Amino acid sequence: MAISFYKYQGTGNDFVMVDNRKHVFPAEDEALVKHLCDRRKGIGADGLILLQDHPDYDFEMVYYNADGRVGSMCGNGGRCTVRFARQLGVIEDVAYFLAADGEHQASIEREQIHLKMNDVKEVEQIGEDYYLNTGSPHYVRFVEDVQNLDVYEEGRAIRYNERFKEVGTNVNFVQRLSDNEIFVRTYERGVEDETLSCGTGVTACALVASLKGMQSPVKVKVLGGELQVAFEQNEDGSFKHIYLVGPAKQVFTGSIPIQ
Ligand SMILES: N[C@@H](CCC[C@H](N)C(=O)O)C(=O)O
Repeated sequence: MAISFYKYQGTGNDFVMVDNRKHVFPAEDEALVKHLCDRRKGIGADGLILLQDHPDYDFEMVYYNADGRVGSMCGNGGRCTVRFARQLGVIEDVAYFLAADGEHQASIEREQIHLKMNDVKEVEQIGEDYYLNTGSPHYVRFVEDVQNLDVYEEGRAIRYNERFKEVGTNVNFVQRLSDNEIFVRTYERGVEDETLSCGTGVTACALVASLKGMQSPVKVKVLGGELQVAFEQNEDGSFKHIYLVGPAKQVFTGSIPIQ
């Protein structure tokens, strides 16, 4: 048996996408997801996404990390799924879909996809660092020189520390570039390595940047390109109307045999 797949990327965060409206993908097969995401023995990706029918939404996005486990929300993957849905003819230029963290709306404006993220109620301060959930859990640390940082080693040290080792966390290192721009590098849980971009991570970093005086929208450079995050802050410190804006592209399509 073979599975038809599509490969997408959003600022270098790459995904195997499967049109699962007819339930072609074997349910909860962790080993298969891990195999398909393997960069040497499979297709290669940071994650795998199933686009599925849902009675109350345009579609449902089911996201798996590259290690085969069901993930939480994925911001880059969300934008890629919206582009995929458009290319399949499931939506026009506006989408209303369900993901692991609840409902999302999105609109396609040429190259850019505007994805509404869920409200963020709480930002915890841990020493000089921050921890928040933007659909996925994120640890945020501001540094002076993010380019020369060993993101793998320093990210792993936080991801596997006593507090996070059970559930895990994504770890973001942020450098302020100007009054409205930051540079972010992320160690991603489930990939267990640095990726070229993490959308929920970029969102978390922009919100933390605003706590340090930056105004919305915040421009974000990542290794794989550029994103923008717009938001509003409530008087109680929580955040609403959060939008992650950036590109999402199809890279290639194919078919892969599975047993
Ligand atoms: N790459 C994603 C985030 C993926 C989730 C993460 N690996 C986790 O397990 O929390 C993004 O673009 O947001």
